[in-house]
This record gives sequence, C-alpha cells and structure tokens, in this order.
Amino acid sequence: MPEPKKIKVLALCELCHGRKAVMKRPKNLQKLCKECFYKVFETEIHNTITDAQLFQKGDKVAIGASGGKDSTVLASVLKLLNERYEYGLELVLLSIDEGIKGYRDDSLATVKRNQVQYQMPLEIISYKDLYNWSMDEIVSCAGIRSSCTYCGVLRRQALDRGAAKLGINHVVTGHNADDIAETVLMNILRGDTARLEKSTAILTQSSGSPIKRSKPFKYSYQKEIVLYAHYKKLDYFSTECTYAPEAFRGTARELLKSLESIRPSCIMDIIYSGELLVLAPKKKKTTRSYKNNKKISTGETEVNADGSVSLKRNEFKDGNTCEKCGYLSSNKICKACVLLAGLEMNRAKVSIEGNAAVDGAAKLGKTLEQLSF
Ligand SMILES: Nc1ncnc2c1ncn2[C@@H]1O[C@H](COP(=O)(O)OP(=O)(O)OP(=O)(O)O)[C@@H](O)[C@H]1O
Repeated sequence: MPEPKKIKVLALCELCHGRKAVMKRPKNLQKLCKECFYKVFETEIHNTITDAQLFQKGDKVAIGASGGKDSTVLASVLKLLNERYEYGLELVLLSIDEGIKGYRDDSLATVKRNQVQYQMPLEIISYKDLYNWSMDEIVSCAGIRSSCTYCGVLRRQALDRGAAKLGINHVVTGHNADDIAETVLMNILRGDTARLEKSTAILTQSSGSPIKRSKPFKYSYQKEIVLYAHYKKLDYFSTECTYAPEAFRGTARELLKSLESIRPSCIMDIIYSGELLVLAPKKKKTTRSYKNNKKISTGETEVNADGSVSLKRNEFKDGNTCEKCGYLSSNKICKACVLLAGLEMNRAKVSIEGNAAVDGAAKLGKTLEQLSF
C-alpha cells in the first residue's frame, strides 16, 4: 500500500497565529509574519526611546544621515513613531560629507532622495569646508591606517557643528546593538576601562559640548535592521567605506558574528553585562610632559605600535573654546585641531621634500611631537 502523502504544514506566526510566518527573528528565533515583525521591531525602539526619556515634546532632533541602512531605517522609523505616538519632534537630516570619492558622494545622493521620501529638511556639512581637508586628502597625506581615527574625530565635531548651526542640541545616530556589543568587546580586549564604562550609554555628551548624542537602536540587531529595510523596500546605500575599516573593530565584529551564530542572545547579553559593570575607582596616572612645553604633550596624541594614531584623554573643563578654531572644546586645543595641525605639518613637509610617498601615521607621529601649542 502506498504511503500517505505528507502534507507540509506551513508555520504560522507565533504572535498573531493567523498569518504565515516568513522569517525567524534573528534576536530570539521566533517565527513571525512580516506585519508582526514590523510591530515588534518598531515597538522595541519606541520602548527604548520612552524608557530612556530621550525626547521631550517640541524637541528639534537631527538624524545623522549617512545614506546607509542604519541611518535610513532610523529616519524611517523615527518619522513613523513620531506620528504614531505623537512625540512632537521636528526631525532634520544632517549629513557629513567626508570627501571620499566613489563612496560618500554616492551615499549622499541616497540621502537626497530620502529627504524627498521622508519630507525632512536636509543639511550637508563637508570636511573640506569645515577643516580645509577632505578624507581623500587626509589619507593621501597620513596613510590609510589611521583613517578611522581622523574620520571619527572630525565627524563627531562636524555633527556637533552642523547641529549647532541648525539650532539643534540633539543628534541621533544609527548605532545599533551589534555596534555597541562590538565596542564593549573591543574595550575589554584592550583593557580600556575608561571607554568601557561609557560604551553602553544610550545618551552621551562630550564634555564642553552642548550637543547630546543618542542611539535609539541601542537594542536593535543589525540583522533585523537589514530585514526591516529589505521588507519595507527602503532606499539605502549599501557599499562599504573605500578605506579599510578599523582593523581591531573588524576582528571584534567577526568574533561577535561567530558568537551570535551559536547563541543569538549574546549581543544583548554583552550589552547588559556592560551596563551592569561597576569598575573599581581609578588610580591617578602620571603623564609625561616635555621641557618648556615646546613639544606636543603625550596627553593629547599617541602613536601606537602599529603606526596608527590615537588621542588620549585630558582633564576636561566645561565652557572652554579651542584656541585654534574657536569651537567649543573641553581642551585648550580641540581634538580635531590637534590632528589637523599634524596633517598641516606633514603637508608642508611633503611639499618641501617633494616626496610624494609619506610614510603615513608613523611619520605623522614624529611631526606631532615637534609641534607646540
Ligand atoms: N557621513 C555621515 N553623516 C551623518 N551621519 C553619519 C555619517 N556617517 C555616520 N553617521 C552616523 O553614525 C552612525 C554610525 O555610522 P557607521 O559608519 O559607524 O555605521 P554604519 O553601520 O555604516 O551606519 P549606516 O548604515 O547608517 O551608514 C550612522 O548610522 C549615522 O547615524
């Protein structure tokens, strides 16, 4: 007798029990239909916003818009939640043009389309206008190895300055749960306890700056953001930055991906661990200084063993302005100006020596040591 044909029972959504499940939710492997996925994804972000009391009615908020998936989904979801829950926010897209040919110019074209799609005003601020350097010029002068350090410092300040220009004191970014878990891992692996303490904060504010920065996607998984963008057919730009991603972050990212494939909750678990971590009181460190204050203090920059450049922390004071650019800074010279001064020295040296091949960050480090402020 022939065996009875097996009828494949399609899985139903575990939330509505009515519609067909189309996905396993990356965060907890729950089988969901599209509609229920949208609902849980959006509601979690709404809960994150209200639990942390990120906004007040009437706030003007700038969305750091790169044209990539995270910030595009952020613009879309914030617009939707603002209307659904009547947050009363005035939302503006704020884009920084770092000057990276073949990358940022294309992604900015996406943001310009988003401006129309979401009917939000758009402000574009360029590194070239602010600093007289584009990222392409910086990389050709200082090498690729420290590109993320330069870009990160300059972008943070550019976002602040862009927001200040618009009379806005709150910038939201598309940093997501994976980014935060990666940062926690990186800081643990480096023993960077000062940064570790702050790495899970949803709301941050540089000392001396009136601009707050927050991350409404703090608990949103990268994979879910991509799925949301995909199902909703959002218009975003998906090419990676032309310059290599920060090497150590890349390694932490790979590690996190391997961990997530075995245990999806590990991203949330790392964030919770970071949030609950209480560090022992710090011992006071002594920093080196140079004679007659003629050379740049090691308290400001540090050339790492691999030739990359990092900026070190100083004692912060509020209300100061940078002696070079005049923008608000908790240091005598703001971090952006410290880096730019090093670049200017390098540019001058290149033209004197007529040597096009500058040996990147290591040489820049030597130059920085000869500067005085
Ligand atoms: N050029 C830029 N202009 C404005 N905001 C930016 C820019 N670059 C990054 N940001 C903000 O910082 C967040 C994190 O950026 P990063 O490049 O680290 O991550 P990402 O995953 O590539 O983000 P995205 O997918 O939004 O590009 C972005 O989501 C965005 O809010």
